[in-house]
Amino acid sequence: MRQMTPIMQECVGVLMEKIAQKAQTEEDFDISEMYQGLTTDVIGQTAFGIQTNVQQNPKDPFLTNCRAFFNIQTSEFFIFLLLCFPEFYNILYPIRKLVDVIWHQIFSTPGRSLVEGVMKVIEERRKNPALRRVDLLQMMLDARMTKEEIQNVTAKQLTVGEDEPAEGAYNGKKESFKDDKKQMKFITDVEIKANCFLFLLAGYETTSTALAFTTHILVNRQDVQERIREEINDVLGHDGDLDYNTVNNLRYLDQVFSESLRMYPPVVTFITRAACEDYQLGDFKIPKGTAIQVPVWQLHHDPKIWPEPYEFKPERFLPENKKDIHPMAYQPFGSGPRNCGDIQYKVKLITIGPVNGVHVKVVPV
Ligand code: HEM
Repeated sequence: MRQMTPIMQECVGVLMEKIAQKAQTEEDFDISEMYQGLTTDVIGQTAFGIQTNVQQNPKDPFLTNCRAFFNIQTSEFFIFLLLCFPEFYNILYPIRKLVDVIWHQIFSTPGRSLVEGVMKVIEERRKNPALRRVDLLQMMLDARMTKEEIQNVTAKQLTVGEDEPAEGAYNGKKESFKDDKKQMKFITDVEIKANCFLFLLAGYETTSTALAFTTHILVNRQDVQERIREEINDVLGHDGDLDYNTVNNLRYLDQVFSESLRMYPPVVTFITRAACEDYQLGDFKIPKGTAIQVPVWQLHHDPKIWPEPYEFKPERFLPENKKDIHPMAYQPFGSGPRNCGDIQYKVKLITIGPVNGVHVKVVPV
């Protein structure tokens, strides 16, 4: 991910230029939309391998197709039904698939255009090694594992993050992973395509929302903004540049982001699991197979866990306080083996953005 920093920095550079232009002309603008442009460019360029230009060109075909593709999704309604009535999965899932297929046959060319676009890039890169680039798509194209390597992958290695898995918690998962992977030695084209869409779906709105809320906090907290600015100037004075490594020295900014993600977690309904066995949780019996949704907002605003939960207090994430936070009490990126992969990448992405952003002073109007 470190190698992809230049792509991200270039995209952030475009954003900064646009903000500077708007500031000069004193024109009103919606920062949230600008962040969406930023994250679409980053994901388009790193995951789809396409030279997008969404930030400069609001009619960029990648953006138009993405918007059209997401707008015509019929899935949300069915996902909602499936979450509420998992016992009807066997009936609801095929209906949802059928409706999706018919809907897309009638209305959708955007989805197809995106798929065709990514297939074209895959084909060209395979034919011409000179077109190799350091991005997520290339990593997927290159991904290969021998049977032996697959056998030795542990559930622990699949778990990104600092929280330790509970003892014995993933035994079932580990076995099924091994079984699944025995037949799969490399990522197939279908899986590459599916992953591209997953990155788009999972990355574009979440990251831009996190950036927008953090900006909202900074606008209202000039003192916080000033402290971040001082920290950045210190790091710039010492290290000369902000990159994947030096950004780690921005400790206060890191605390500000962590607190922003606590107060305004961008994902509040999609951390879901199914109980793999009967479980007694205090007075509650959770039967095997129960669908469970983690109440992220409630967890992040529970006064028993976070005193004065509606107050912005980045010091909650000072190292001496952070060590006492229960890993399950703070879940902006989920938890366990299906958490948001490579947290570092996301944190760097959202950090590098406003890091440059605080060169611009944002004030309330
Ligand atoms: C601030 C930004 C982001 C937040 C808050 C966030 C949050 C989350 C959450 C809560 C989950 C569900 C985890 C779970 O069930 O335990 C998730 C999953 C995921 N996220 Fe993110 N995400 C962010 C950015 C991104 C980006 C930039 C990408 C990729 C480009 C991404 C890719 C994924 C993927 C692929 C999954 C599914 C993982 C799996 O099911 O194994 N996310 N994310």
